[in-house]
Amino acid sequence: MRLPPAILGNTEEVLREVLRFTSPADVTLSRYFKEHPRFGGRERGVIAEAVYAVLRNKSFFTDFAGAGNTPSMRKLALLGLAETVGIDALGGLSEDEVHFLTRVKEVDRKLLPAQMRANMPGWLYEKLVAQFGEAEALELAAVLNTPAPLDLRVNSIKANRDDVIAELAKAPIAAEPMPYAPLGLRVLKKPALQNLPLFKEGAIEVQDEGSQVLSQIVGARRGEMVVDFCAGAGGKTLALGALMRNTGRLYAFDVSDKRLSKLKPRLARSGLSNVHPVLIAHERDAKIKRLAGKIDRVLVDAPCSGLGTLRRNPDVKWRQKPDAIAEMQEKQASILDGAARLVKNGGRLVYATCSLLNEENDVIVEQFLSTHPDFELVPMNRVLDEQKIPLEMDAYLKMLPHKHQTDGFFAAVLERKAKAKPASTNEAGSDAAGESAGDTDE
Ligand SMILES: C[S@@+](CC[C@H](N)C(=O)[O-])C[C@H]1O[C@@H](n2cnc3c(N)ncnc32)[C@H](O)[C@@H]1O
Repeated sequence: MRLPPAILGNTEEVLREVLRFTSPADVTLSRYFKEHPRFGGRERGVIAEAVYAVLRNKSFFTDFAGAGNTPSMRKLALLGLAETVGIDALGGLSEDEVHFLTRVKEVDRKLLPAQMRANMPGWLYEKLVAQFGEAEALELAAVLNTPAPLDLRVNSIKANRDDVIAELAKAPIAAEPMPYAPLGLRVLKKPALQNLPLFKEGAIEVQDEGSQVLSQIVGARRGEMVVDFCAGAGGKTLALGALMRNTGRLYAFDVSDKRLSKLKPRLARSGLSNVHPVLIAHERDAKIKRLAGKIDRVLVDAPCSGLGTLRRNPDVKWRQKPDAIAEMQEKQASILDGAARLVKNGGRLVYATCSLLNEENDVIVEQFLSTHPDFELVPMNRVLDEQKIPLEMDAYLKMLPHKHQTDGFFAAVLERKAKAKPASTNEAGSDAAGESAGDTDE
């Protein structure tokens, strides 16, 4: 079916805003759709997908859409739309435009220069080549430039995987169990889920398989004291709370009130009552000190470049800058150091990011271990064995889009040596088990 010709003008208009990179692409798109309420679901989908196609293929498209830094926005919009709906679905094109799109379509992309094929800024491409070698960097880039599938996590407090598959089939929505996440399902198309009873009643949550595996390797158990130090809107918090079978105490810390407030409706749906959201000012907040040396498992899902999530957020590669990554490293080291104080003797600290870059991952962990002799690395193959996850890893968890069909995730498990004296017994203060930390901001 042909699209109304006006779609092209609207795509061009919102693309101009998105490519200023003043805010994330999804934020710009939702603001645009709010300002243009006449669009139906299908039109919104077409415009958004065209914008994402331009972000994914920006180097290649820009080269064809005009000289240097001033590509024709109309040509970019045309390329984005042709990439997602095909040339034949576009109405009202001039002969020249059809000719232009046909010419671009006929380009054999395998013959393009490597960085243009990778469709990423030079600094990022160079880092990936240095880490993976050129052939693998190109393979990785190709997968990062495709849309992510839709993954679900079954909330084991409310349902089991087989029942959810059967219930989804009635919708009808086809879903398959995923290989690594024991509660994971991959949905074969991308239906809207918000109105399904399964979703409203909290039996399912949308969560990438890599993120589910990461929650699992924290190894949180019934009755434990657990802290999700950078909980955000709680994707991993909810998974941890369910793994703890809704027992024990799970603190969800974050410095962002806005993000924590998004956790609250999800918590209500989930049926979990063991989660205690706590707004902290920074990683050395007094509320944290009260829990020092008392926590069994601490997850630090650190703020990072987000480069592992390019399948979902293709604008990140154009918005991110090498200087920002250096700043991020300082923050990551400082958060990990702050969070480490919480871990009790024999307890575990899990450092995780959704970055692909060694400098935000291995380097941070190695620095930490060199300055914290009371912690040792638990090799990831051992952790994966403990959790019965069929993945081959060495020291660290490295989920990679081109190998595991997940977002890019990194994790390291660090254990506080059982005999070591807690670093900061004095900081624990008199507040037994820090109960008040959870109560302060709830
Ligand atoms: C990668 S996101 C967390 C995503 C979340 N764990 C999830 O699964 O949905 C990183 C989070 O760290 C938070 N953050 C940044 N600085 C922090 C700090 N100093 N202490 C705790 N959290 C912090 C950010 O607000 C952000 O929500």
